[in-house]
Amino acid sequence: MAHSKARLISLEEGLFAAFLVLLAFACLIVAGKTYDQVMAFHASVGALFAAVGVFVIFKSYFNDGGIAIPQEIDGKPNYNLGPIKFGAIAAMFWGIAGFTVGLIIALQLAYPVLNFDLPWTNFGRLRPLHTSAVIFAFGGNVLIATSMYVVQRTSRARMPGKVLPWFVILGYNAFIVIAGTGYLLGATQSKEYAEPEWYADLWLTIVWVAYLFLFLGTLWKRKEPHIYVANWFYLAFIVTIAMLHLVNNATVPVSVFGTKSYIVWSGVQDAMVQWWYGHNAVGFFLTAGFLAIMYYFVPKRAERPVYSYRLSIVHFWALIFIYIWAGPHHLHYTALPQWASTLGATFSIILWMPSWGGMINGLMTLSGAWDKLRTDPVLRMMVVSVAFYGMSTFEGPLMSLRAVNSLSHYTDWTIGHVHSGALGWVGYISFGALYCLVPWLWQKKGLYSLKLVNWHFWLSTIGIVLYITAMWVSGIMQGLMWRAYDSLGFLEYSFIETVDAMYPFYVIRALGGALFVLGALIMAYNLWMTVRHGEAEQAEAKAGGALAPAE
Ligand code: HEM
Ligand code: HEM
Ligand SMILES: [Cu+2]
Repeated sequence: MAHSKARLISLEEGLFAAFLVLLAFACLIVAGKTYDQVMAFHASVGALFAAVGVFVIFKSYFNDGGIAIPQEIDGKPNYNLGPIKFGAIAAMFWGIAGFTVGLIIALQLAYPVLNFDLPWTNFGRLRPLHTSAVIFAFGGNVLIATSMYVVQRTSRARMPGKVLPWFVILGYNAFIVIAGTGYLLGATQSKEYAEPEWYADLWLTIVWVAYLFLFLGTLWKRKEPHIYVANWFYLAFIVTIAMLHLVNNATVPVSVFGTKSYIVWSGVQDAMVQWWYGHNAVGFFLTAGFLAIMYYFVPKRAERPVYSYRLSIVHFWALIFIYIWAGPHHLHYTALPQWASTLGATFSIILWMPSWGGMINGLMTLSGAWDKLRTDPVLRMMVVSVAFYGMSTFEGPLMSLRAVNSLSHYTDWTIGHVHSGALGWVGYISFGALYCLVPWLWQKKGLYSLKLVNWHFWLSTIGIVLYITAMWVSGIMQGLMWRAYDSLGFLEYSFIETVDAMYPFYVIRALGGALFVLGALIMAYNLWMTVRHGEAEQAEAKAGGALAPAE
């Protein structure tokens, strides 16, 4: 390629480098002037990351001799896979970290001595570390990596930009490092699933807008006239998360030199904004994004078109219009007006329909390919995932009824519901996608071992079943014990008796969690062996084209 004309540094490279230089200086100033140790630490990390970013931009410019990257090679799109590979590895890494912290807090609930009486290791700090690690670090990397892959493939176009895709994936992971270390050091704005403080939120906003541009830019460049349905789900995920993030994190920092900030909302409005956010984080992060994965990876793996493309479109519009109203089901029996709580419950019940429509669409995609479940544990994992999706979206509407919620709220039943969605649906569809993606990205014929996938499947399935059944029993028991009265109208049990009664179930849940972690470790080994020792595939031999567009 020596004959190609060398280029000057591009506008994109120049702007990113300039931005990062300014950021590095701003971080240094904050690090120098702050009175807050956590801020000093985070500003230093920020300065370091920004400086490394500038270095990498220039290094890669000089390395490629300033030659522009071709958009196509031999008439085929030259897909950009590097950032996706990074995302896949990061997902596996954060997944194991997040599941392990989940196991630790599960053990802490059974054996409080494991809090070690240290601020950094107590349940209060490790719990948000767990939820953010599994949802945002593991789930987020899976979503960003798969979306970059799917949008390129179904558009038959390379992602725009050279720095931009790396900025998105690395910037997102930098956010995770800041968020996670912040929790351990005690920086939190105390909003569930939105704990990071104002500066981390601000950084995420920048990264997220870049992500939106990257995604839209790829669609803009597409060679395929049709926009495949998975991209619609990804887009809804990206746009809605941006909106939720901005409104729920509208805080005013006490000082730019400190971590602390105050939210502009107050009282019940704050609660409503928080659960509008929390519920739709479930709806658009844990659901819409992973449905996009379902709509690409299940047909791909089963080698069948989507059962009904029309249903997928109905599914999409119904889901996004209905989800957004159901948040008040998190605030039954509070200061929230009853009409709002009724509205939330009503929309939750209606939500059952699009949810099951989507589940049926996913499952029926296997029509004529059901036999593959016997031979392909990866497909089996994805199908079980869709079944768990069906189960948790059946349970959710039930729990949203005030009468049921009066029993389930504040109890382990909620935790069981969360993890049937989280482990069963989000976990399994992510595992399935990663098992597909890794051989594709590193151009291998297949996985190192399907037998190990089978082991992963069975160990973690037993783990999930132990987890959620233990929580159902413990949750309903807990709820019933709290509301039990004796004949004189006194409470039958003291609070500590209910805690004591939950002990065996906490041990069972921890056992289930341990099996889930073990499965993930087997998966990491399998993927590593696939990358290192898997049989190479002739380049572009499979390179599946776009999936079947409209019927
Ligand atoms: C090894 C696997 C896991 C174990 C052992 C585990 C354990 C736990 C424990 C002990 C809690 C705290 C429960 C309480 O406060 O009573 C929790 C909360 C939570 N976990 Fe996990 N977890 C695991 C995996 C996951 C995954 C994969 C996700 C999401 C994709 C997830 C999402 C959550 C969420 C959202 C909460 C907060 C629930 C709420 O506040 O209602 N967990 N987990
Ligand atoms: C039709 C679908 C669904 C409905 C109507 C629904 C409804 C509910 C309800 C009523 C609660 C309990 C609120 C409370 O008492 O505090 C809840 C909690 C929760 N659900 Fe769902 N759910 C659905 C699907 C899902 C799925 C698929 C997931 C996970 C992937 C999920 C994750 C969660 C989480 C994380 C919480 C706990 C929030 C918290 O208090 O921290 N839900 N859901
Ligand atoms: Cu909800």
